[in-house]
Amino acid sequence: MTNIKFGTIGGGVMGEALLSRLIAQKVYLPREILVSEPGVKRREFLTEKYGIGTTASNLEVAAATEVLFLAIKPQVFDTVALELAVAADRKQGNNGETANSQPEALVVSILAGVPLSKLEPAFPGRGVLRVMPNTPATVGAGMSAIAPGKLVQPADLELVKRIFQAVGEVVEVPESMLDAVTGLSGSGPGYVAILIEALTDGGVCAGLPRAIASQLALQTVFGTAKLLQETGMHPAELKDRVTSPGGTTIAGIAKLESNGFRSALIEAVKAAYLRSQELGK
Ligand SMILES: NC(=O)C1=CN([C@@H]2O[C@H](COP(=O)(O)OP(=O)(O)OC[C@H]3O[C@@H](n4cnc5c(N)ncnc54)[C@H](OP(=O)(O)O)[C@@H]3O)[C@@H](O)[C@H]2O)C=CC1
Ligand SMILES: O=C(O)[C@@H]1CCC=N1
Repeated sequence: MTNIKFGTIGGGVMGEALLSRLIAQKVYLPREILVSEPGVKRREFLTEKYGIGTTASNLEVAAATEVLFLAIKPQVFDTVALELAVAADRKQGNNGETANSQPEALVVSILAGVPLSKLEPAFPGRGVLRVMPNTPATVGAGMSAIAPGKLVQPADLELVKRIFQAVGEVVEVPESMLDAVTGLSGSGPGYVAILIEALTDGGVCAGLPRAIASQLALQTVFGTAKLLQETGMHPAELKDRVTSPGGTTIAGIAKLESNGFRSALIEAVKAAYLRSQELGK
């Protein structure tokens, strides 16, 4: 009997973000985690850092685990699905069992774009969920949106919600919203990181040492998000409160507006949403 509860195909950035937090939160023991990765150096790194099992074989993970996570790039999905299907056919020919994983194993895909209409046929008869998490999951401040497929039972959905609640907030959405979710919260940490970097550069430009500018930028973004989250205040109200008549903030905001700051962010989310749609084709 296997004791693998969290098997992941692809142990890159997001796979590691999830498993590191799930181990830290004691949702899974390291020995309950198995990750397949093509790179030997990457496998050694993951095993040494987290004490988890690693393998070069996707089939080994798929056959061993209770919950199968897909954390490969969308562009690799067809290859991996074919690999699992060929192995399943071969095993079915041999002894009539389903080979591409434990028969009841749930499949959780975090792939951008790839729709349930492609995922479900790759795992016939099995519950498949799509989840779009984000990298702040690493520190328990993630945002994950879950869209369950047709065969997912209520208890399975609860299980997957509990897993992602251990790495941050969770919202359930219809699959039709997942590309938009990807454009906003999936890709969002990239936009916010650039915002923080640019604010820091602005501070340096105005004469601050970089270390101090960096601390100010980071805490200002963090504090503003915390203030809005804890009070429920509308962002426009906070902006109005900071903006003294004829003062500094409105001078800064006027520059942001004349440089298209808002529309740049709106366009960024829209471009990422459209790219997510493309990746699913
Ligand atoms: N990064 C993020 O912020 C988020 C990513 N996602 C989704 O997560 C998925 C993974 O993204 P991310 O972690 O950033 O990407 P990474 O490239 O960091 O991770 C993917 C991993 O899969 C490995 N891999 C490549 N081919 C195979 C294969 N045939 N079998 C098994 N493993 C393979 C890669 O190895 P190698 O590098 O050697 O090719 C790599 O380590 C994507 O589908 C993405 O859409 C979702 C939400 C947020
Ligand atoms: O850039 C990407 O495609 C992935 C999906 C969301 C965040 N990173």
